[in-house]
Amino acid sequence: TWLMRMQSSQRSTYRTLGNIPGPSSHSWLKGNFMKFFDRHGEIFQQDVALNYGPIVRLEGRCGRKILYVSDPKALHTMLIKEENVYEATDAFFASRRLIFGECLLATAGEHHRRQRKILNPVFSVSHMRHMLPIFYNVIFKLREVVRTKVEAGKSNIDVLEWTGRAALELIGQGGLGYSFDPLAADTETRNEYGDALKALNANLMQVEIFIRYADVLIELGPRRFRRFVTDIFPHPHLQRVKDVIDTMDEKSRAIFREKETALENGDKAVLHQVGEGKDIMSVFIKANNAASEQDRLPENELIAQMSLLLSAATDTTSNTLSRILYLLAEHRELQSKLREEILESDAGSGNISYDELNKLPLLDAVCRETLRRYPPVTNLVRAPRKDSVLPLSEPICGVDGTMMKEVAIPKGTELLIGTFGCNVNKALWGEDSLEWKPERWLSPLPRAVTEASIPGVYSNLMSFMGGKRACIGFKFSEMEMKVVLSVMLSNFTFELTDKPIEWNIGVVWYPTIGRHSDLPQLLLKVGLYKA
Ligand code: HEM
Repeated sequence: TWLMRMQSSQRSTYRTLGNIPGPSSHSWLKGNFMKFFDRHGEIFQQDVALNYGPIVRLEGRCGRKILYVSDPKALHTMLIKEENVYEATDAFFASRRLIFGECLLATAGEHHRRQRKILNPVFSVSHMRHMLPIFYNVIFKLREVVRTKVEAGKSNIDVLEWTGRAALELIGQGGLGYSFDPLAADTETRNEYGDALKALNANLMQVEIFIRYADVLIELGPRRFRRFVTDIFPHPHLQRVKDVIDTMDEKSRAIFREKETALENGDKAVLHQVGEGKDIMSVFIKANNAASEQDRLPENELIAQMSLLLSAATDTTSNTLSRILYLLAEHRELQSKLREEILESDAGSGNISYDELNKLPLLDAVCRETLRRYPPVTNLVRAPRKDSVLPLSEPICGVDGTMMKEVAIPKGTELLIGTFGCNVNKALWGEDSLEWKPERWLSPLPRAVTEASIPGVYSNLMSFMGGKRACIGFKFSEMEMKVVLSVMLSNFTFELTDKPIEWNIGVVWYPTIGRHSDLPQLLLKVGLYKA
């Protein structure tokens, strides 16, 4: 009877999940959830986010239910109140361990807390203030690269290529104290390492099937056997991902050795290095050496954090910057207004403090609004470690007409964090929530937004997530966007070309020319700005 009672309670929980509204599925076997992960899944993701309410049922394989959650109260429960229950899935942890090593994205609980504790101070505002001049120096070089191209009569420029080079060089110099790219005006080199990181973003979505079972695959035989099987497996995307991981690991190890030697040789050697010892990795290695025995991280974890930082800091910010420049090319009047604000404050020449730069109202509004309307990361998954209940801000109406104030979630149910759904929720942001309107940030936000307890770490938005696993680099990213926009808009103008731009879903959204190209790229017509 005990078993029967348990089975009947499970059946009733699954009935509840089935009662949650969602888009229809034509195949019990395949379900409809892979549409969410499809490169061209924008319309499906919008449909899910907007048309079924704040919690939506998707169909997984063989009738498994997957929920998309954008209700602020439910998200608050998942990310803050019961953060230890709603963890990433085992498959996610295993895949990140395979890709980067024992980094922040691969650890949980106390282990994760210890890693964050050592890393947090180097992402603080006071550390950002130190790094501002390093950022300006890099972007001034970049300005000359772009100027040389434009003066040579090349007006259609791949903006993603140089926002990518900027992001890599900034996390290189500001993050690791290492220069990847001399950013010399006469070099046309695509950076091999930058290209590898971009390839990781696009190709990871194509190996989603392996990632879903990574926790099982990682247990199959000894490491050498798994490597052998991977080497001969005829899957081009898997091979590309493997090559990128190898490159990343090699490079991170080499940089780490260099850094460590410099630190062993004393502060003078470090001061002559790129980043002058203010970079994240130098501070991090020093903090780690000074930490108590039990808080100290082993060497392989430091190297894993380097690989993660390089990957987490590049496509995210560079693709967001490209999106901003694309939107400014569409909204030319706003581009002029923003340029005026920047020129008036002298932010383009670097004569500005971190705090003043941060406070420029239109610049800030453009960054926030772009992150709100176009969150660059929309595929985030959690699963409760035990049977749980998600409370909702407002009751929802089930498929059979019953009202639900909360939803029982069986252990292990896959939950997609509704970043986009929460950011464009009409009940919070108003009927125009889908419009890109930086002006909305120039007056107080709607009370519905400020009172909803949205758990996002940044500005009532879910774009950098919330809770203990929120993005550690959001201030770094914000500063990067503001420095790049200030320098570039005071020197150049941006217009659309006649090439159609398509935005694709990857681990981070990315642009291509047309629907079918595999090359992440954003062509804009760039001209010299003359006052
Ligand atoms: C527009 C830019 C960015 C966006 C939208 C973004 C977004 C995110 C999101 C959504 C997460 C949570 C991922 C998950 O739980 O699976 C995350 C985590 C993370 N981000 Fe960012 N990020 C950005 C820029 C950066 C930068 C510039 C850095 C480093 C300098 C960075 C470093 C990290 C790290 C290390 C984590 C893992 C944190 C942890 O698990 O404790 N990110 N980011």
